[in-house]
Amino acid sequence: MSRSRPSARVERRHLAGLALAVVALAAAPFVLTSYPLSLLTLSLAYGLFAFGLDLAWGRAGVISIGHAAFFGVGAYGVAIATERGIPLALAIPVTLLLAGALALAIGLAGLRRGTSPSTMAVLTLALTLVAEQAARSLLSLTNGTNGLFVESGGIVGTYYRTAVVVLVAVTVVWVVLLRGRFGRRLLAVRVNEPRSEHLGVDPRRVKIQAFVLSATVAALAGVVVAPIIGLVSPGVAGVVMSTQVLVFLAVGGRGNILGAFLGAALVTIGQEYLGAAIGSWYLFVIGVVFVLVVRFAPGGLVGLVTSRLRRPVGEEAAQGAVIEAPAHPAEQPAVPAGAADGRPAIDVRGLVKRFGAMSVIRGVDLTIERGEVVCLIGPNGAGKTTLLNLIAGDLAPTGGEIHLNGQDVTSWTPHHRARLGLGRLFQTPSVYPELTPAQNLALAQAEAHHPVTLPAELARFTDVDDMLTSDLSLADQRALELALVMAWGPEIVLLDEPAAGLSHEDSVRLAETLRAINRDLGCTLVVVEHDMDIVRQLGDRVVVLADGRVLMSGDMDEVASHDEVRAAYIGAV
Ligand SMILES: Nc1ncnc2c1ncn2[C@@H]1O[C@H](COP(=O)(O)OP(=O)(O)OP(=O)(O)O)[C@@H](O)[C@H]1O
Repeated sequence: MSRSRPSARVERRHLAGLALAVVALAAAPFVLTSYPLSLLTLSLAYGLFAFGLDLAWGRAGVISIGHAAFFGVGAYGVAIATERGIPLALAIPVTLLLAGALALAIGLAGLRRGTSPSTMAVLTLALTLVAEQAARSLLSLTNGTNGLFVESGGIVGTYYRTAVVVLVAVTVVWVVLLRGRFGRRLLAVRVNEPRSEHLGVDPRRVKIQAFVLSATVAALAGVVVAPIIGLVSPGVAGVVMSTQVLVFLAVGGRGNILGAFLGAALVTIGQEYLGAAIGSWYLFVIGVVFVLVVRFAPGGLVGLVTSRLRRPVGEEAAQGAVIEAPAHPAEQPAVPAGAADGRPAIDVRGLVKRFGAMSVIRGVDLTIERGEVVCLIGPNGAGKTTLLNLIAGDLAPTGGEIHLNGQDVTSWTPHHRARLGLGRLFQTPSVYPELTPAQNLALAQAEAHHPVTLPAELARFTDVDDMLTSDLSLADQRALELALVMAWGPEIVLLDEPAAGLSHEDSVRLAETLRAINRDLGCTLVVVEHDMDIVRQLGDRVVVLADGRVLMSGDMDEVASHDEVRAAYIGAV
């Protein structure tokens, strides 16, 4: 079943593509006359700009509709330095740092937890408007609307070579980053942010890093473009340029280097030739092309071509990231570290959750010892999922405290809680659907809290890399979700109706696997479950939740014979 891993194939293909592109670029000055070569030079600079935007939009899903502000910082940096005789060796790093710092400030403000994705769109739009206006108004620095001239002699030789060298250097740095932890996390967050967060990855941090990198590359493109265009004027940082780069990327295709450069080259060269023929109607043509691409080819031209070619599974989503499990998984200790110190795994005190006027959790006190298997039962709407969400950090409580392993985590984010060893399974399996099962496991293992040897029932996914996870049956997706959470090595696992939708045989097998996980790996399990056969098979202790309160706690027989439970839960027990 297992051939070479998709990520390894992607890597080989990328290296071959890179080598081919370098040869083609090296040959260009010998086969092209000066005008096409200068157009190619401009296309490379714009392609670099589009690639910069792709790092935010295509790779991290962070939309920026004002990226020309960063491009403008680069272009004006070179223009002002040239005007004032400041050495470029000093001006360029300062310019890139400035763009990075600006992006960091925008990212910190716009990617705060709980803010909507449109916040970044609004902030970046404001930034490009301010940048363009600043370039118009700061006459002593920018020469206003007249702009600044940059020495552009020798464009055909010098600037083409400069553009190619910068381009190759950026690509090499990018490939190195993509092969490492950053590339893997970027992929994980893009494909399934909540799952990644529950594997301890901080999505906000990853997105801010991508945005800063993206702005720095855009500024570098501005540095490269300044001598090519010769005149740096306010439009270079403005809203039209910001829109143009969005068009480059939409036309070429997001999520791969080729798309950015192809889009930039097609639009730039088209503008040059078509613009000469039809004048400003060219903008109308661009607008129509943009709408058509967004409507009929959301993956751009590269996406259109690759969707027609049958590509090995997992490659599209992996986008060159190397997803491999660590080579030397250590054995999981039978009892997790720190288990003997006597602190409960979970300690919830006076927990309250209200949604508006509706009280869903009304003062829950619950202590779960390490190594326990606790089944949480109760009628529909009792607040079981809400309680798991509160413990996992997916919801903030209205009142009360939550302690994990003795630590007060009430105000902690899900990824901070995950790092204490808290694993989470959802009612609908939360996996990486665009990746293969083997890649899913490898992603989890690479983030491992404790490296684990998986039970055979779960280890069967390790070699499944010839199909996408989205093609697995529901039972297998549930098993894979459990496998990936367990491969990550949690100490405490919250499971929300893990047997829902499974056949009786699959449910019994699941209960046996959970028992084995508890026995062999020492994991504490908290299981919300409606299937009373599974509850009987699983639970050391059953906790009954009704109307947002703990009604009682005990073994299954005690709970089943309790009158209040029967009243709250008629017929189910
Ligand atoms: N984000 C939310 N906003 C508003 N109300 C919510 C929200 N989440 C849950 N609720 C409400 O809280 C109540 C408890 O929901 P919850 O999903 O926790 O119950 P449950 O015990 O898990 O039920 P079930 O067994 O049906 O899954 C329900 O009335 C639900 O509509």
